[in-house]
Amino acid sequence: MEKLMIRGGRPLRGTVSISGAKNSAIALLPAAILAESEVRLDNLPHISDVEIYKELLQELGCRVSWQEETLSIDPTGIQSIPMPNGRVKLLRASYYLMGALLGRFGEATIGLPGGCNFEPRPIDQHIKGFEALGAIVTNEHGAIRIKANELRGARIYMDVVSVGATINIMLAAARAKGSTIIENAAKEPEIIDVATLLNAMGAKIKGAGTETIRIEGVDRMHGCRHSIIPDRIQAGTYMIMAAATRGDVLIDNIIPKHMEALTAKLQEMGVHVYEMDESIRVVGQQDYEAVDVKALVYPGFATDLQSPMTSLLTQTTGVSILSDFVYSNRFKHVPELARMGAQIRVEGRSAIVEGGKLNAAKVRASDLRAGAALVVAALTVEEGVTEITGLEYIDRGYERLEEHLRGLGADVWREA
Ligand SMILES: CC(=O)N[C@H]1[C@@H](OP(=O)(O)OP(=O)(O)OC[C@H]2O[C@@H](n3ccc(=O)[nH]c3=O)[C@H](O)[C@@H]2O)O[C@H](CO)[C@@H](O)[C@@H]1O
Ligand SMILES: C=C(OP(=O)(O)O)C(=O)O
Repeated sequence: MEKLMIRGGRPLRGTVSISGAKNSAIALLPAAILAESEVRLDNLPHISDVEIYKELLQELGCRVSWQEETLSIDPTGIQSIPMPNGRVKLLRASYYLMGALLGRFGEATIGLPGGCNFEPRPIDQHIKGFEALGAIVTNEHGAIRIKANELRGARIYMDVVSVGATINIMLAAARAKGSTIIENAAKEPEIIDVATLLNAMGAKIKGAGTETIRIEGVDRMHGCRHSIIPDRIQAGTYMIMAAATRGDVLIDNIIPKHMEALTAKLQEMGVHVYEMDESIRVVGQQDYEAVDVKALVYPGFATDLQSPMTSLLTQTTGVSILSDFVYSNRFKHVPELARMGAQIRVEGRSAIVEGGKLNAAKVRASDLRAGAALVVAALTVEEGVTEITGLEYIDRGYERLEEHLRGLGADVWREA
């Protein structure tokens, strides 16, 4: 079992360049299925989720090739092959194959998605959307079968603001007959990125990034070239690491506007944060104020940064309350942080975090951001080596993590 070994206590210093966004990449790859010629995606992150998606597209008959950060997808040989089992279960975002195959072929059979299972993650809103577009959806032994004789545009009001359901409905509706209106849509930057790609492929989508998205279905879509937006969660994790280690780090190749909720919270704690056009400099301080954090849908504080933020809040001199209004039980990192000496109590959808020093321990990542939280915590520990297992989760979302951390002066290595 691979372990990440971290001897902490060193302030991170230097520059880190952020890759393309995981949550965009794994929606843009299946979106290419809707095109009838080659789609080229630039700035793609080298992470395991992208590798798995590449293999899924190959299983469906796409020709896929990597050249550094550019992935070319030629969907001319694609078929809607049923995928009830196998790699689809390794990924949360395999659910986008449902919308993309439905849009292209009018049918799809895809196993229920995997990914980070920090709590039950239903897909009822995705199914509600497909049904509204005229599809019949059935559950066949754990796989979702979706079939439509003809996809027709519809007005769909989302009961829950969902990133995945908003994107999935956009994918299916892009080639439906007539117009679709998604109300109460999610507004995350990744949704705008997907709409930008789809429009470059010939779709007619307006309003992405607002709560009302209008899609005029088109008959055919074509290839194009598109550059993926920077990963705001990866960027936020490095901002948090810089603050937690009292370091001085320039986080480069990002969109500072995407970081506003985190930037404001760090400043409230007493961290010095300087925004530039495409980068942010984070200068840590010795003393931090306790703060309360509420994870919400965008543009609120991202739930995906809630776990790493929990580790940072152990570095304050008071009691902070961190509540997650997106995932009420996303606290699997808390017992592991407790092994490192953290004083954290979970009450309902909140973690109550008391400031104090952490110590080295053997801990396990139970999901991607829980893993990021453990890395943040380990970097603050002044004596000894922290051993983190569960690296398959961390590798889902952080490109070249050890290399980046070593470049910033951290003492980090991987052991088999
Ligand atoms: C691949 C990807 O992009 N993953 C991100 C995406 O996940 P994902 O798209 O799966 O998350 P959603 O935005 O759909 O989930 C938001 C909330 O809605 C609920 N819900 C969702 C769908 C549904 O059909 N029914 C329902 O009740 C969920 O349980 C959750 O409480 O957005 C999350 C929220 O920002 C992030 O944590 C994930 O990193
Ligand atoms: C929960 C996450 O990812 P996924 O939805 O792909 O499991 C995440 O990126 O924090």
